[in-house]
Amino acid sequence: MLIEPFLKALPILETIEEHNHQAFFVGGCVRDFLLGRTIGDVDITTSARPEMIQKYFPKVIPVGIEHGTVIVRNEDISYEVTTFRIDGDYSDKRHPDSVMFIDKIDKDLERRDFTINALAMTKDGEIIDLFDGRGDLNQKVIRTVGDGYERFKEDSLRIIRALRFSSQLGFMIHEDTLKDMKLVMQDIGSLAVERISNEFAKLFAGKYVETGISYLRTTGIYKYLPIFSEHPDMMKHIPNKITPLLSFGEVIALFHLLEPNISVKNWVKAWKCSNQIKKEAVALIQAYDYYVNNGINNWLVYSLEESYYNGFVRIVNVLQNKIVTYDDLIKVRNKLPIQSRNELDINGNDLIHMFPDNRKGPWLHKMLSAIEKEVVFDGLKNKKSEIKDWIKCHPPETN
Ligand SMILES: Nc1ccn([C@@H]2O[C@H](COP(=O)(O)OP(=O)(O)OP(=O)(O)O)[C@@H](O)[C@H]2O)c(=O)n1
Ligand SMILES: [Mg+2]
Repeated sequence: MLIEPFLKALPILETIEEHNHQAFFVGGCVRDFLLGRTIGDVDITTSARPEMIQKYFPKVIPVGIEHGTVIVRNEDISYEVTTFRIDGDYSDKRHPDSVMFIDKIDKDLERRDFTINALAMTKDGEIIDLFDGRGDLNQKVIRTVGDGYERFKEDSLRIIRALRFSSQLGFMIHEDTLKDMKLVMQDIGSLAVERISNEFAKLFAGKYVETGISYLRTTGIYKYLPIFSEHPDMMKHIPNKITPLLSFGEVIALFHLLEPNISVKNWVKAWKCSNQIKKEAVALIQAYDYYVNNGINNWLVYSLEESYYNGFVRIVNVLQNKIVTYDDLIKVRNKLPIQSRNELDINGNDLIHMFPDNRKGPWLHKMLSAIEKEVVFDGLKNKKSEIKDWIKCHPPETN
């Protein structure tokens, strides 16, 4: 009756039940199962207290034990197992000040953000749906559980989450929920930026990103986000036709290309991004600028890391009407005379031998770069003797 990945997680529910506690699959995994979408992480909710879970399973990581959450590792998969709870205030806007563990699932489902996320499932596949989440899944509606104002006051990240679910699922946001989002949206300013960027990245990666962006625009929520709060015009630049961007580096590259006055450095600082995201954004922007002037050629494909090809293609397709594909790039890459500088048939030592009177200095690097470019563009054969002949005609500027 159950399908993977629930089947793999079944022993966890069974073990908890053998100890006379209740346990259910809960949240996004149940929602995605009912929608026939790919199921991400399987989360579990239980009446057992975290200390008990630690006793029942050999590998437990106490990630948020004070909030009732531990991770149970089973066959190399991590499961978040959270004790039924109700939350106190969220004065730090990140975690509830206090949580109270409870024995029944009802109130635990009641504290959750949206009806479509307040669904649970037993080990026999029976769905527990106290707020007509299934009705909302059928009608494609995002609606808060109970009073929206309260739900958003408890955690204003839920406002961004509503946008991201509309973008991932293509759902409408219920008009009452939308009203409550607008009432609370100024609270977004006090959220931890990392939490916002996580949801914002998912918004841009959603299959129905245009729906999510349209809500972002019409509600004015963007005015409470880093960068947008100081540059609200930014929003006007986003093209009406936009396709999903799968990483935050792509999102930053897009915004910088739309509004070059805001540097990548600013974006990365304001959104607290990792160096990896920064590196990706910079590489994509360089490649895009080069592409606009030169089109796809050997040098573009050679200079861009292959892992960024898909991101590059997505950026080009959003900003230009031309369709460029990953295969277009790979075809060029496969015909390149060299794939990296290490493959050059000449190196720094060879150059020093050729010009023993030159001191080591920037000329070496310049020379190697020039040779690399000649070889990549196919004008020069990657053969030491031929490269040496070319150097004789293009001697280094001495320093
Ligand atoms: N601010 C939040 C975050 C989460 N939740 C609840 O916790 C569950 C798990 O949260 P999370 O994994 O962040 O979201 P999912 O709905 O599981 O979405 P995804 O598939 O992207 O993980 C949600 O379904 C929801 O019931 C909530 O009520 N309020
Ligand atoms: Mg989840």
